[in-house]
Amino acid sequence: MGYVVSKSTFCTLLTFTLLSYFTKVSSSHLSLPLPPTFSIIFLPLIPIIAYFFIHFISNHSSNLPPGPLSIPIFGNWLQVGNDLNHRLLASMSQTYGSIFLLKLGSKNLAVVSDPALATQVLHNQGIEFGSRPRNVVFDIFTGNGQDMVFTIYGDHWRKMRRIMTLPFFTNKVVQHYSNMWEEEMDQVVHDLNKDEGAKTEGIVIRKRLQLMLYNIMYRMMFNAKFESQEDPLFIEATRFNSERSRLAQSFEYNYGDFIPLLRPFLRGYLNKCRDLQSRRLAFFNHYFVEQRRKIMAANGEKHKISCAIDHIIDAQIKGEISEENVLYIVENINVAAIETTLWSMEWAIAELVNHPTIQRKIRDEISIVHKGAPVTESNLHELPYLQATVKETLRLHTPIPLLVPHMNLEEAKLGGYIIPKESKVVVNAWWLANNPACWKDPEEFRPERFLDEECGTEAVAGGKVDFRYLPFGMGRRSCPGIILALPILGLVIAKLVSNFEMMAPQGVEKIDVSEKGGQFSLHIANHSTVVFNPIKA
Ligand code: HEM
Repeated sequence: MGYVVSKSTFCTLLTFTLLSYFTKVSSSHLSLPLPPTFSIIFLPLIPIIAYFFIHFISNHSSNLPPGPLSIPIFGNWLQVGNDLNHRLLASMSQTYGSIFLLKLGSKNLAVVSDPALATQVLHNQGIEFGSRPRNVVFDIFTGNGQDMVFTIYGDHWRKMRRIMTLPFFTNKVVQHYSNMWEEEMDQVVHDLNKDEGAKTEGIVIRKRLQLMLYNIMYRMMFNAKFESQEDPLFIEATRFNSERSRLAQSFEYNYGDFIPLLRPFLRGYLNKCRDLQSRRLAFFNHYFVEQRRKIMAANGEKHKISCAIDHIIDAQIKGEISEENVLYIVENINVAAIETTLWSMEWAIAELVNHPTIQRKIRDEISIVHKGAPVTESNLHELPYLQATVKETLRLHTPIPLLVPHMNLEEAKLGGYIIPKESKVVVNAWWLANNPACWKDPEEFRPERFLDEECGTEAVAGGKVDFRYLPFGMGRRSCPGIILALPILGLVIAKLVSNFEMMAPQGVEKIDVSEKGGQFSLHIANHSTVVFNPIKA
């Protein structure tokens, strides 16, 4: 703030100096040969020229990262627009370099676009850049940081992450639940086999996979499941979550977030968010959390812990977290776990339909390695081509292309530049994984690249980290759900490919894989209709 005030004061002083100089010059008898129109045209421009001059000088002297010149109040917002997606930011990095700074109204956005700087943000300087930026809408959806995903780096985050790890993010959890996952997936295969439409004109597979993923996550969380896509509770849960995503991901509220003066105009939008959030949390509480509390209470002091939320409630009973924190953990899992994994499945299926040879290779690998035995979580590691297909999907179609934004609570240094305190810092993970300078033919869907060319490219390979490939982030704020998401994705693809030949509907040459993004997300623009042709045993 001090920097902004001194800059504008300096700017005003310079303007007055220039103005008085020109006034003196034009009124003196020794006047310079200035045409009379000069003062009419030039004088009003002086403040603007002075501003840009000062801006240029001060940016250089304070060593901020490069970036386009910004104007007062709006910063660069009018130039760059609302939709600062991964592709636009990647193209700007070609002009301004691997770190650049945008001013969005009163806020700073630092964009990092190369692996070495990503290492700094996520790993070496992981503590400095380990917070999350606040924003008017997320403040509502997180109860001002009572959750884990969007809270600042500190004691609250550490406690929440520790409490969530035991019931959600360990190998033991994976082993405990993998049979249940497979049961839910086998049910999908069974339903597709029964569905005549799926074999002829095809179906929008997202809907069935959505039910499967909700059931996987709700069985892990609450020991509860939805009966069908028509189950009223399922309809309500998906409606609440998609409305929450729509409101949080929209670019509509940027103006009020960037320019505090305009915030009063956002009142209607924020009230809509508040209303949705209170009804949504009440829904989670009434139908799911309270049910578990009753079961636990009925079992007395020595209650048996039989699902994830029981662990979380137990931590609350011990006084480690509040009742609100319990609900925000449920909210975080609904947001972070389900849609991200679902988008990845949709992309994988669409790419497999468009690449029948890759489908065949996966099928062959499974039958050669497992010789008719089923693919299970415990033997997935014997299928490298299948795993490479999952990785390739997340490389080409990174579901959270800019990661969840990071933030530095205090002024920090990065790549030799100063990052002002409380800047939003995004790592363009999509560009790291799709930059032609780092990857051969990055626009091609080619799982082989993970086996042949870039041998050893792993999100985490024996402690070796490749910072070109970060679909789950890296370091302290990286995605703990990777331990669930990768096997779930591998198993679903294995089951679908070994039971069906997945094809585009008749008359459609290729499935449309165009993308649609939001503030954070990247998903397929049109949910694919796919024909599931059963493979005869
Ligand atoms: C394909 C599926 C998924 C993808 C691509 C994905 C990606 C990500 C990314 C990019 C981040 C932010 C990393 C950063 O800020 O540096 C993140 C954070 C997170 N993810 Fe995931 N995720 C997936 C699935 C899941 C699942 C299944 C769960 C839980 C069951 C989960 C829980 C979380 C949580 C709790 C965080 C916040 C971590 C923190 O702030 O400390 N994610 N995820």
